[in-house]
Amino acid sequence: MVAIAYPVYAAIAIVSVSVKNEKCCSVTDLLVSVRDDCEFQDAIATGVGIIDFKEPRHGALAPVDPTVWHSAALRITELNQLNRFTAAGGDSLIPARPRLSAALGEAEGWQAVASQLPRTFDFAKIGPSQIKTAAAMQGLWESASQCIGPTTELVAVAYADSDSAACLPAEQVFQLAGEFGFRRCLIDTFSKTGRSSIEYLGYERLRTIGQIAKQASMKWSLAGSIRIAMIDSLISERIFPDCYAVRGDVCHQGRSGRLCASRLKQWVDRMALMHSRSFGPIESC
Ligand SMILES: O=C[C@H](O)COP(=O)(O)O
Repeated sequence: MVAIAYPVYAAIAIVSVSVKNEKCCSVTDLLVSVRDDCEFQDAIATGVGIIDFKEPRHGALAPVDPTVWHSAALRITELNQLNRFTAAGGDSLIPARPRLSAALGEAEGWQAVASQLPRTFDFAKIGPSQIKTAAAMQGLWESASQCIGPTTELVAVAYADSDSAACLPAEQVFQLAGEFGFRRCLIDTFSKTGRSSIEYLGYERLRTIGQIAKQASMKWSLAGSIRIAMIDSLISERIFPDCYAVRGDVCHQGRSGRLCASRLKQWVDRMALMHSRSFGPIESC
């Protein structure tokens, strides 16, 4: 993808890149989970790249009411029109169109809402709790892919606290997702006690998970009580997710509270800093 967008730059980078930063010259995305239209508008205004809809009070991947999806889809259609206007020389203050993601629930229950997901949504995800075999995991993915249709990409989910979720360990889910042909896989926590995915898995397992994703050409996202201060440790441990996915760290009073504009901005700025370092002068890579 980089080679298409930045052909000359990428060619130089291939010979210049050092082992110092395996993410050099690639972009780290930021996903923020929101629960309603008000939080959605705040996330758009702050420049979040992927906005994910879920109801944090009802579980790790609980869906919001489908009316919230429909309202977001309308707003995105408007933004698309306004962005076309900007491209034609109009108002440059119009925010960029974020990508939309929806949590559909767990392996038990997602069918109740999935068919109502607007086609405008880029991603959908389903929690694998209570899925104890590879065959059951693949069965879930097959039926979900058929249900959500071709315009929305299903993202595989692994739980760092797989014992609490009574599901397969994260490494196995990543391996299976790669074999199934997924392009993206996310790690999250099921129990939402405040203990992070890093604390559940440790750096060694996270590195292995990153390698499984890389071998399968999958992008991987790290969620599960991730705090901004953890990014530096992950980098020094040579763990480079393609996307950070957060909720609790951008809220007042935990993930069930309201989004906090200043925390959101800190995360957006942190990602922009990583991006500028990745795409800065070659010597800095
Ligand atoms: O998809 C990402 C999750 O919403 C992360 O939530 P959390 O940061 O509160 O664990």
